[in-house]
Order: sequence, then structure tokens, then C-alpha cells
Amino acid sequence: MCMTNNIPQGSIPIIDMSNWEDPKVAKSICDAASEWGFFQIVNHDVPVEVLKNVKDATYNFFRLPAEVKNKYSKEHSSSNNVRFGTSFTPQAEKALEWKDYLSLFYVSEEEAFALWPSVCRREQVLDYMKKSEVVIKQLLQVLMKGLNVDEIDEAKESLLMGSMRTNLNYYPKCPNPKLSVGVGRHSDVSTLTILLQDEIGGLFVRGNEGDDWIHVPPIKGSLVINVGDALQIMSNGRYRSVEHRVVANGSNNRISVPIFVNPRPTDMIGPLPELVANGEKPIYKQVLYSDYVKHFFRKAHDGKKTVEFAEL
Ligand SMILES: O=C(O)CCC(=O)C(=O)O
Ligand SMILES: [Fe+2]
Repeated sequence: MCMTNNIPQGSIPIIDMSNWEDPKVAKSICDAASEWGFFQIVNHDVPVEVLKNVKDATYNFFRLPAEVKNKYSKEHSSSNNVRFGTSFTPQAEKALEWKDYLSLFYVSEEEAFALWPSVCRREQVLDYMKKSEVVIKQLLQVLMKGLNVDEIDEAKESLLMGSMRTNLNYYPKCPNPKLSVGVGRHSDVSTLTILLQDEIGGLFVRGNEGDDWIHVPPIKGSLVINVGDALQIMSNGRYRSVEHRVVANGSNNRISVPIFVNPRPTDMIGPLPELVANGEKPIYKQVLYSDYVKHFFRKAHDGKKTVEFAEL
């Protein structure tokens, strides 16, 4: 596919990754991360076959009878790292979100083979994660360069992408979509999120003027990338995590598969020392990442409020 890096009017940028090291492409990635917080990538290194397989894996899991899926619910799952659920934080929500999910926190291949449901073809989910890592590293390298952080050493790599969670999301057809939502307004708590969506559509992003919602159109073979709160905090606000939501759909089921690329739960996150050393005034404090995530999951989705937890 031949794409320019132009931003279509009223739409989030679409970036061709085939020459990702080209300074012009690198600039369009950094600009997209600071102006929009969201973009789509095409001609990336994740093979189409891998994307197809992970979608099949998702359908396979959600087609299972309720009693089989329930083996992975909070009450029954043998591990916190594998969790089937509905909505987001049901105990804190006034109305549930019209969504089921299977959340898979990656620890090791060995653990994934032991604990992840075999029916969802864990090899395929693992392959999607592994192949996406290449793209994640390219994006992080470019984004760090944009902050004048030229080297991503082992410690920095671990801070930026030391843990990963893949969710298989299923939004069943909703009898009265006007009365419900797929996912409420929120920003992600990740460093970056890599999202595969199917052809149905329904993801909306807060526009950079702040008062409009922009649809993220499904593009065959593309991946949607968004900045999460952790990167907003580490970049001292230069890259923005942006509110997004998913509408409920009255005619079709929809699936999506985000990979949340996160710091490790035990990491302290705050503005990167390189930025502060340059004389920049920090606008966030250092917080323990697991505390930040706990704060996010304790409440219902509430737009961009989570990040206030780290504000100075
Ligand atoms: O399904 C989507 O398109 C987005 C899902 C989402 O925002 C999330 O899981 O954080
Ligand atoms: Fe999200």
C-alpha cells in the first residue's frame, strides 16, 4: 500500500511505517503523539496472517458456552493473570458497559501455555504479541529520540515496556445501543497501546480541539496506536494520552485486541530524568506504577481524570 503521511481533515493521522527511520516519518510519529495522542500505522512489520489468527482466536473464545468462559472469571480463574469479565469495574459503575473481555497478563511463555485457555489458540495470541514487539520498539525509539533521549538502554526499555497485557474484547450486538456504551470515556494507563480492530468500527477519539469526537475508521491491515498515561507522565506532558470511547452497536458484534505496553508494576514512573536535567519543570511526581493502575481500576471510567493522581 502506498500512503503519504498527510493527515486527512478531521481524522487521526495514518502513518506508513515502511521507512520508519526516515526523519520525516519519525517527525510525523512524534507530532501525532503530541497533537492527537492517536494514530494508525500501515505497512508495519506484523504480518496480516498473524492479525487474522488473533482475530480467529478471539472469536473462538467468545463462542464458547458461558460456563466454560466462566472458568476464567474473577471468582474461578486459577490466576490473576488470566481474567474473563464483563464491563470494566462493575462494582463502581452505575451502568455496565456492553462488553466482555479476556485479559491476559504476560509473564512468560511457559506460564501462558500453562494458564491461557487453549481454545483461544494461545500460540496465535503469543505470536501477535511477539511480532508486535518489533513495531513497539521502533515506535518507542522514535518517540524517545523526539524527546532527545537517544539511547534506550536496558533499564529504560524495561521502564517503557517491561510488562504487557493483551485483552481480547468482545462487544455483542446491543438491543438498545442508545442506552448503553461499548466502553466509556477513558485514557489508557499504558505507555503505548497497540490495537487491532475488526471491520465494524465504533471507536471514537477526542479531537485535538477538545470538543469533538473523531471516528477511527477500520483500515484493513492497520494497527491503531495510542499514547497512554504512563508515557504522558514520563514525557512530562509532551506526548498526550487522549480520551476515547467505543459506542454500542445495534446491528453487529465487534471485536478488538489491544496490547497494553506498560512499565512493570514495581516501577516508579515520573518525568524522565533526561527531561528534568534539561531544565524542564516537572509537572508530575514519581508514582509507583501499581498504585497508579490500582487507582484506575478502583473507579468507573471517567475520561482523563486518572492522570490527576500523578499531578504535582
Ligand atoms: O475496542 C476498542 O476499539 C478500544 C478499547 C479500549 O479503549 C480499551 O480496551 O482500552
Ligand atoms: Fe482504551
